[in-house]
Amino acid sequence: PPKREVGMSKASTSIPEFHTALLNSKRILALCGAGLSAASGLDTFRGKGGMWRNYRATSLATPEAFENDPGLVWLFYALRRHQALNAKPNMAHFALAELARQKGEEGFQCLSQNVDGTPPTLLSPPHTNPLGLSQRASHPPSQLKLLHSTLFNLKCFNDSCTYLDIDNFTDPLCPALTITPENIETRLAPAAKSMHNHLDPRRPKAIPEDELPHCPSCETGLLRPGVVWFGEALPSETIEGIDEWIEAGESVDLILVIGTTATVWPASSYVEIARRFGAKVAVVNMDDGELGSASDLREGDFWFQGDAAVLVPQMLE
Ligand SMILES: CC(C)NC(=O)[C@H](Cc1c[nH]c2ccccc12)NC(=O)[C@H](CCCC/N=C(/NCCC(=O)O)S[C@H]1O[C@H](COP(=O)(O)OP(=O)(O)OC[C@H]2O[C@@H](n3cnc4c(N)ncnc43)[C@H](O)[C@@H]2O)[C@@H](O)[C@H]1O)NC(=O)OCc1ccccc1
Ligand SMILES: [Zn+2]
Repeated sequence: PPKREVGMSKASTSIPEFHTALLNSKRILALCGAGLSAASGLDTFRGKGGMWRNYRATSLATPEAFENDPGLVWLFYALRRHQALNAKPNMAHFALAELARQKGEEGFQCLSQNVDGTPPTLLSPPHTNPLGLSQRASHPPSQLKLLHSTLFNLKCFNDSCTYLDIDNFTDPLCPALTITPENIETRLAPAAKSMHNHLDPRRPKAIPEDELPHCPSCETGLLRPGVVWFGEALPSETIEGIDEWIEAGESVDLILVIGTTATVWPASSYVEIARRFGAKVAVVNMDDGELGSASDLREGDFWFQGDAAVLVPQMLE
């Protein structure tokens, strides 16, 4: 069977060989990125047309950016909430949910970097509660670790205030955050494009603060998206849960690295951690450009180039 030169590695590209490895794997991890939801119509970050291309997101996804222009940051996240709420799960999400059910809590954990709640689950229509993509098909929540939390949690920007609003799917959150082409074209795009001076306090604010959602608890603080911004710690209970699962089993047999450039830390460190616990690495990605911590593939590893929504179901069937 064909061997693929990936970073001096001898990774297999054979699905039948992967099926054998999957059958022999008792403990499996998946590390997922934006590419998993690309087929659901959600922009990736760095890919073609990726968010990072239009909006220097690493400078929108920071407490400093929110401090400086909360309206601009809120427009960016309101747009992504709107898109995620209107997105449909794809076949890769269903396949991962099925693997989770088959392997059970001890056998499979999905580590998602996506804040739109992917991998999805399927709730039988006409279920109207638009839970995140991941929660829409009984993907056992105990087997889903949202490393960077979710767009659908809101919290208070006041450090001293512990207000937290879980699973808030209201869209729009307030009139000023109504996602319309005009609102994006007139307020978000221009400001986000000229990011070179976005921290310049003289630059006009995208939205007056009194039009933004405020904290119902302390009443002074602005509400902010409950996602993990750059420079912020990942949710400790989530990280502890993953480390306990990894240590509890002495070994990890396989890690699926799906649709990610694996360049954001500490999320990307799980590839190396899984390797240390004996795991084979199976990478699924549309292109072999930037594979970050998953780029040094070796004998026994797997590389599948293409759309996750097509390849993951084939790999897990
Ligand atoms: C840029 C990077 C180098 N910087 C970091 O990693 C930083 C700094 C840092 C920390 N440690 C380090 C060590 C070394 C270097 C840097 C650091 N990390 C942090 O700041 C972290 C927090 C990082 C989390 C940031 N938040 C996100 N998201 C939420 C917000 C939001 O989303 O707005 S990160 C965000 O970007 C990342 C994007 O990556 P991907 O999902 O992989 O998306 P991308 O577009 O890049 O790639 C898509 C891939 O899919 C492929 N694809 C496309 N279509 C398809 C398709 N159809 N099928 C298959 N594949 C496909 C493409 O080819 C491509 O390969 C994800 O993690 C995503 O969640 N916090 C922290 O360290 O805090 C400290 C601390 C510790 C304790 C106490 C206090 C503080
Ligand atoms: Zn508050």
